[in-house]
Amino acid sequence: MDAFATLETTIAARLTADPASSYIAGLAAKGRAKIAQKVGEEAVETVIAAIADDRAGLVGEAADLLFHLTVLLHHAGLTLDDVRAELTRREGVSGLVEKAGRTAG
Ligand SMILES: N=c1c2ncn([C@@H]3O[C@H](COP(=O)(O)OP(=O)(O)OP(=O)(O)O)[C@@H](O)[C@H]3O)c2ncn1[C@@H]1O[C@H](COP(=O)(O)O)[C@@H](O)[C@H]1O
Repeated sequence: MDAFATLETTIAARLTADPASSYIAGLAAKGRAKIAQKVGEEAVETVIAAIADDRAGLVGEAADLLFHLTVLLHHAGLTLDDVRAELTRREGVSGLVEKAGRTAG
């Protein structure tokens, strides 16, 4: 199982766990707005690391961002598969646009 799959299994199990038992459970108990706020904070920290050309910092902040974003998706009843499906749909759309461009040209 890759790290994202393992993380999603953990998140699903912890969302409804005792808030005192884990970071995810504690965050989930604070509600969707608090999770969304954490996503915003981690996004800003990611941007700062990128602009500072701090490669190690960028990896760390990106991990924090993706972690909190995945918690937010699950709290909303969604998973990374929903995001994957949307990205795949867009690939299909841009493939069709490319094909139409070739046909027209
Ligand atoms: N990947 C992560 C992960 N990334 C970041 N974090 C936590 O996210 C928090 C972000 O740090 P901040 O300083 O911004 O936040 P804070 O001061 O702790 O919290 P706030 O008061 O700001 O809300 C830290 O407490 C980190 O420990 C994570 N916590 C958990 N995981 C994964 O989730 C699993 C389950 O964790 P628990 O829910 O704690 O069992 C772990 O084994 C990990 O695999």
